Parts: sequence; C-alpha cells; structure tokens
Amino acid sequence: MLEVQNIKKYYKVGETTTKALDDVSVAFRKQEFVAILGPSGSGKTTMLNVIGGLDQYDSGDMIINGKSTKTFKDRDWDAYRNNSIGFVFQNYNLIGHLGIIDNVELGMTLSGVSKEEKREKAENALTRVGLKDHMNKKPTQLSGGQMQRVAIARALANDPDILLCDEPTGALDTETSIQIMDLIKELSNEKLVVMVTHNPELAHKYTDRIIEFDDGKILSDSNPYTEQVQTDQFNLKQTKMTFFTALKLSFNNIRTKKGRTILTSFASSIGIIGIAIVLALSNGFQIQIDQTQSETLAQFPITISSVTIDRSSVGDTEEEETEEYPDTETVTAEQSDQEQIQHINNIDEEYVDYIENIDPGLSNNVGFTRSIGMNLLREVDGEVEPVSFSNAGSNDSSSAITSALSTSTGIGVSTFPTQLDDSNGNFLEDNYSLLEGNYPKSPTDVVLIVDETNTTNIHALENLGFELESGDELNFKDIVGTTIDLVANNDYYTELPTGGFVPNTDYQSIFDNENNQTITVSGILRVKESSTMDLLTPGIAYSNDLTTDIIEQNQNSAIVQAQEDSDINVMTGEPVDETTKGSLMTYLGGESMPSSIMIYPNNFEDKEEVLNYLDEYNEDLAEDDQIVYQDLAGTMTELTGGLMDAITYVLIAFAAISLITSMIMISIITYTSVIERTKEIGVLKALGARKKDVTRVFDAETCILGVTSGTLGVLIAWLVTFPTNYVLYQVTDLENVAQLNPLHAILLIVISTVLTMLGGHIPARMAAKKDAAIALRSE
Ligand SMILES: Nc1ncnc2c1ncn2[C@@H]1O[C@H](COP(=O)(O)OP(=O)(O)OP(=O)(O)O)[C@@H](O)[C@H]1O
Repeated sequence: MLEVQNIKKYYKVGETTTKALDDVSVAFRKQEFVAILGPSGSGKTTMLNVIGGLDQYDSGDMIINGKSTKTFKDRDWDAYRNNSIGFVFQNYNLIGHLGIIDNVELGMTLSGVSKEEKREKAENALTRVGLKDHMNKKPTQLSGGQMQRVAIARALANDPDILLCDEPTGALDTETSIQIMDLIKELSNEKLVVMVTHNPELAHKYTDRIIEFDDGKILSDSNPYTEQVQTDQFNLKQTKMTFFTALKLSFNNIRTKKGRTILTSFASSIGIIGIAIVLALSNGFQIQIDQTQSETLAQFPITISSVTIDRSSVGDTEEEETEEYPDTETVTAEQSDQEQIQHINNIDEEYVDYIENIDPGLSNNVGFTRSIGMNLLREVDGEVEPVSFSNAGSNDSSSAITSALSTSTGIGVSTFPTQLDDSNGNFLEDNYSLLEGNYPKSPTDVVLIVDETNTTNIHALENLGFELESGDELNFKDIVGTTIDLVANNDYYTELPTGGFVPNTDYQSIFDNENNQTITVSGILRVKESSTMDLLTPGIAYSNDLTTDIIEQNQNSAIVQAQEDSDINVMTGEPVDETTKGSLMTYLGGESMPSSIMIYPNNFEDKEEVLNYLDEYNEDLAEDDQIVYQDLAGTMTELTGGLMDAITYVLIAFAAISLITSMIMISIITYTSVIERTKEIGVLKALGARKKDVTRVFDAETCILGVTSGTLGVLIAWLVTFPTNYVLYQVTDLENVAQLNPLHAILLIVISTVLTMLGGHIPARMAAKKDAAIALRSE
C-alpha cells in the first residue's frame, strides 16, 4: 500500500544540520493501526508529514500503490493529500470562522464535489463520530473531545485510504482520550492508520504495530511488512477550488471581523470618494459649460473676413536676437506685430461657391456681408427724401464699432443668412415670430426686427423717415407696408462735365423714375424665446439676394466704371489709396465678392465637420493663398474646456494619492490576515489545496474588500452630491452641478477592486508559498 525507501529529510539552520529522517525504510499494510513512538525531536511528526505529502523528502523514494512519487509535482501532492490522506492533529486545527459542517466539507469543497453529495458525506461522517446533534454549531461551541471528533470527521469525509494522526489525544483528558482512541481503532479496521504518540501505553493497548523512532532512525518495528510488488493503477483526482468557493470562504472569514472590515473599507474608500466627487463636479460643470456654450456660442459663427488675423502665425515670426541699447548709428525698419499677423483672405468666386456647397445638414445658414450703399428714397408726407437701412445716428460713432464687431462676431448683422437648402427649415421662421405682416417672400421684402420687449433702434426708424423721440411708440400698421424706392446708380448720380459725379438732389424726379425698384417693409419680426440664433440687430433686415441684385444692377454703372479707372474719389475729387478705393468700389456696388462670410453650423457638434471642410480647401494652397477663418466660439471652448480638464486632473491626482495610500493599507491588512490565518493555510494545504487555491482565498478576500470599499466610496460620494448641489444652487444658481456619471461609478468600483487586489496580491502569494508543515506547526 505505502512504502518509504531510504528516506532522508535534513533541516539546515545556520551551521547545524538536523537529521529529522535519516535513511528510513518502512512499508505499511493496506489496513493496520501503526503507532510511531519516540522521544521528542526524534522525527515522528516529520515522518507523518512526509507520508502525508505535507512535507517533501530530500532523497529516497515513497511508493504509493506501486507508484513512485519521485516525479510528483506540487499538484500531484495536492491531489494525493486531498484524495488519499486524512489528517488528525493534536490541536484539532479547525477553522474557527466556519461552521462544523463547513469544516467537514472543506476537503470535498476543494475537490469540487457537488453540494448535495458533500452534505450527505459530511453528515455521515459527523454521525459516525457521534456528533449528529451538534452539526450546526461553531467549533468554539464544542468541547475538546468534540472538536477532535469533528477533526476526525473532516479527515474521514472524503473517504481517504490513509488516516494520519499526530498525537490525537495529546490535548485531551484520559476519559475523552479513550473515546477518541476507540473511534480511531474502529476506523483502523478499514484503513491504514498511522498515529504518532508519546504514550507507549496507549500504543500498546490499541495498535497492531509499534515503530520506535530515535534520532531520525527506526529503532524497532514490532510487526514489519514487506511490500509485494503492486500493479494497482494509482489514480489521483486533481483538486480545484473555484473562485466562488474562495469568495465564500473569505466572506465567512470577513464576517467574523465585521468591525475591522467596515473600518478598512471606509478608510480605503476615501480615495474613491475624493475621485468620485471631483469627477461628479467636473462632469457637472462641464455639462453646464457645454450647455451654456452650445446655447450661447452656437450663434457665434465661423467668420471669414477679407482682412483677418492669422492666429497660427502668432509667435511664428522669427524674433532675431537684437541687442538692447546698442551703440550703432543705424535704425532698423520692421513691420509692426499686428501687420505681421494680418492675413488677407482672397475671397473669390471659387471660394464663395465652395462655401455655398457646404452640406446643408451641417450648416444650413450662411451669411454674406457686402458693405454696399443703397440709393433709397421715400415719400414722407408728400415729400421725397433720401432714407437708409442703417442704425447709425446723425453723429453716431458707435455704429462703426458695432459694424466692426458684427463682421468679426457675426452677431448684430442686418443681412439675414442665406439658406443653402430651402427645403430644410427657414432661418427667419425658425428663429423669429411674426408680429405683423408677412415673412419676406422676395428679395425686395425687408423686415423690421424688434427685441424681446418689442423695442427697436430709434435710428433705424429715423433713417427711414419717421420723426420720433426716444421712447415714442409706433403702431405696427404704421410701419408694415412702408415702401421705399431703390434707385440705380445711373439714375441717382449725375455726371459732371469735369468727370466727377454728384448725387442728384432733385429727389422728386428720381423718385418718379420707372426704373426704380420698390422695397416693402413686409413685416415685423421678434426673436423667439427658444431661438439660439439671435443674430439680427434690431432695425431693418434684408436678404443677401437684395444686395446681390443691387450689385448686378450697378456693376456696370457709369460711376462704378469711372471709379474703377480713377485714382481719385469721383464724388469728392480727393485722391484715394488702394484700400479706400476698394471700399469705395464695394460701396458703389462695383465689387461682387462679399467682404465677410459667416457660417452658422446647425449645432455645436457639426461645427467640427464644417471646420474640417474649410481646412480641406486650404490643404494644397500656399500660406498666402489660404483662407483663414476665425472660430471665436472654438477659442472660448478650448479655453474653458482646457481649464476644466486641468483642474480635474490636478484634483484627481490629489485624490489618487489617497487611493494609493489605501492600497498600501490593504496590503498591510492582507498581510496581517495572512499571518492570522497561517494555521488555516496549513489546514487548507493538508486538505489538498493548491498554491493557487490559497492565493485565491486571499485574492477573494481583497476582492471583497475592494468591491466593498469601491461601492461604499461611490455611495458616499453620490450621497454627498445632494448637499453639494444644494449649496451650489444657493451660491451660484446652477442646478444639479454635481452629477456622478454611472459609468464613472462603475469604473471607480472596478479600479478600487483592481487596486486593492493588486495591493493584497503580494501577501496572498506569500501565503501560498508558506510551507504547509511549518504553517501547521505555527501557533
Ligand atoms: N522546519 C524545520 N526547520 C528546522 N528544523 C526542524 C523543522 N521541523 C522540524 N525540525 C527538526 O527536526 C527534528 C524532528 O522534528 P519532529 O517535529 O519531527 O520531531 P517529533 O519527534 O515529532 O517531536 P515531538 O514529539 O516533540 O513533536 C527536530 O529536531 C526539529 O527541531
């Protein structure tokens, strides 16, 4: 059945070598009761541990059912202990946090026996040792004798061939000892029982065979046996503990130290709480910022002006190292910084076409600004007078600033955007409600824009010929239907014999000209409350088509032709430079290209694609030919977004420090737990647990701790968001700023679990490496 041949087991500590087993050879029968007797330190326990596969011999061989164990790997030894061996120890070695039945089932749990079978076998074993009525107790609720019975039941439960008992009655009184010995004697009728004892009397009374040990050698053997050659096939069923079993085992253990677990989880959740709150706040702030941005910034279009600033070139200009306060007698001529970053966009027909081809799904509205002068006349109270669609007062300098602002921001314009796709909504109808009259139907229909309080610019009305004081109220009907004559350049300007031009001042006669087009104020529009595109400045607004029509009509007019050929202002006779001439030509309608283009993306998200589309145009162009656009909203978003990100990262970094601290703490706690559970590790190993299984038990424990602390952290952080939001609402009027993203919450729990498991894994590995024999000897 079992035979050891020339087994040696030496322990080397420092200089001294202890020969615990010194060339021991002995064979055991399949069924007998063997006592190993000997003085303390003679090697009895070592012999038992070697036979039981808890300790490995240095040299020699052990043969089980004819099979040599020389080639045994760790997992074979684990399986051997689990399948073939039952251990009974002097001090019982029950696992305190498990119930009696769980202790008995443990070996079977390790080998993956089904729940029902396990329970049945455990109950049978407990019945056999006479503990049927105590099955539901905890080990601590039993007497010493009863505990040893549980240990015997545990050893029996998996029905091993060999029962190894190390001084099973050593801790018991005489009467209880007798009961236990009777029980073991009974078991020896069906199994090989090897019992280590100090007590020769007990050995002689109960056992069939006495082997005496001294100094690691066999002194005598009362009933030697020579093993016949066995042909039995020796098969081992590998043990395997599932992670779930490990979890259950650890959960039971953790349950016995609730207070410590709660405190640990809370302490290690602080890092998670910190990160979760930072994330919740930054998430909420970002949502607020994004909302505000997409609401308010959507109206900031992408602007393309003929003269613009090339931001990308800021800082590009090569600053030569120039000496300060030099002694030279020369002056260096250099362009100003502004000039260096100024970029002239050559907006030509090709580019305008390119813009008009933007996917209407991305941006359906494009505004073109053409600073053109219109020759307008209106009959007021029987008298014809010149009027204009301008908001400028008679001596108003602010209008220049407003118009400069509107060309760069796209807000406060008078030309409503052109729709790229007519079938898809209508800019005016979507954003402005009609108070009176009609939405414009033709290019010659203009509208009066009023703000939320039905107020419009007084100059807009004055310039149309209405006589008003500030604060006066005008009936809708007095405005809607007003007609204005638009006069062509050729009819409006008179050529002087000198070649100069002057506006004809006989308004009545030009007014009666049949060539004139009639412009009608078709309606009064007010911006809708829901509108995110409040672009038009209060006053008269007209379509881009009207300006292009006027340009078409006037492009070949006499005054335009004359101005084109001349370097003096044909109206004033003053000499003009290129730029002034350019704006003069534009004013007279001689320039058909817009001075600026504003693209209004449909929403904040589509803007990126529009920008890509614009970038594509520039791809193969030389730097000077590129069209540079301004994206004011983008610049602002980058600023705020970047700032928010930076703040978030810094705060998370701080919170992460506490996460690392808690990770270290968990390692220490796991380490303590490993020390505390050393005995348990020994027992698990004696029952056949693999290294992996032991690691698993502790990994499972840290896993539970990680999940608990992560969940606790997220839960606390979530609860904290309520008072935080309340306070923030009181202080800033912003609602629900702190919002814990569920995805972040889950991620944090996962991070907490992974980190704590990482922190606990090293102590867990240490536990697995513990020598089973040493672990069992520990107190
Ligand atoms: N892990 C170890 N490291 C070093 N020496 C050890 C180790 N384990 C046992 N020994 C030594 O091996 C010898 C045999 O020890 P063992 O425990 O087998 O003796 P024993 O006969 O069972 O003694 P006792 O009856 O007191 O339990 C002893 O001298 C002991 O000091």
